[in-house]
Amino acid sequence: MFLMKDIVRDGDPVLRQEAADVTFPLSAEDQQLAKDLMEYLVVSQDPEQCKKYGLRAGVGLAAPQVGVSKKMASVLVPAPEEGGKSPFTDVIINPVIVSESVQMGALTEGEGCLSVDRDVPGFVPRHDRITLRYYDVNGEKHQVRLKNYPAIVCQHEIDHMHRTLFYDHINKDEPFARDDDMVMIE
Ligand SMILES: Cc1nc(NNC(=O)[C@H](CC2CCCC2)CN(O)CO)c(F)c(N2CCN3CCOC[C@@H]3C2)n1
Ligand code: NI
Repeated sequence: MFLMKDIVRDGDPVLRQEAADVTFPLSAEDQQLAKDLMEYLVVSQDPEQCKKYGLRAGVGLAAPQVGVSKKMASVLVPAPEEGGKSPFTDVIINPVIVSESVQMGALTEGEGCLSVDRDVPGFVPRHDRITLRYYDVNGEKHQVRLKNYPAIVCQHEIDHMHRTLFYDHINKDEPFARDDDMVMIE
């Protein structure tokens, strides 16, 4: 199981590397990595377990953040309300954004990152809607249309595979600048 000590922090070159494609069928090592990446999210989203293991809660975790420069990330977007269905939960492998809306969206709270131990205030403009193509751990190909929160999370994770961190997108001069048709996501 990953703990905070396993999470690579900003400044480590692995976070600024282009990650490698994952090959199928998954090696035993990659299968374990996928399990561990998802387990981190599940544990961190349980308040009791999160506290017990001293984790920072997460809704996504990319392989480069645990020092593995591969195109794999777990995403666990919580159900909007108790007992509801998660809008998107999977381990995305070799993800490609095949199309993206002109309209931008951003989390009203800004973003953070388990690999960045500081607050970086500001809106992180991303595409509000994307069509995402990826493979799951079984090598099955998926093509999904995501919007708002799940779309934001996936873009944050895919950034980690392409040497990008969330604050790279924040407007330096005006961190809270927003164009009038940007969707603000709670
Ligand atoms: C938005 C949010 N970001 C949390 N952390 N940051 C992360 O997930 C980073 C990735 C996210 C940052 C913005 C987009 C993607 C991790 N990253 O660096 C991976 O690359 C949260 F923890 C969180 N939630 C809300 C839902 N809650 C359900 C119950 O459990 C607690 C949980 C807390 N929402
Ligand atoms: Ni991150």
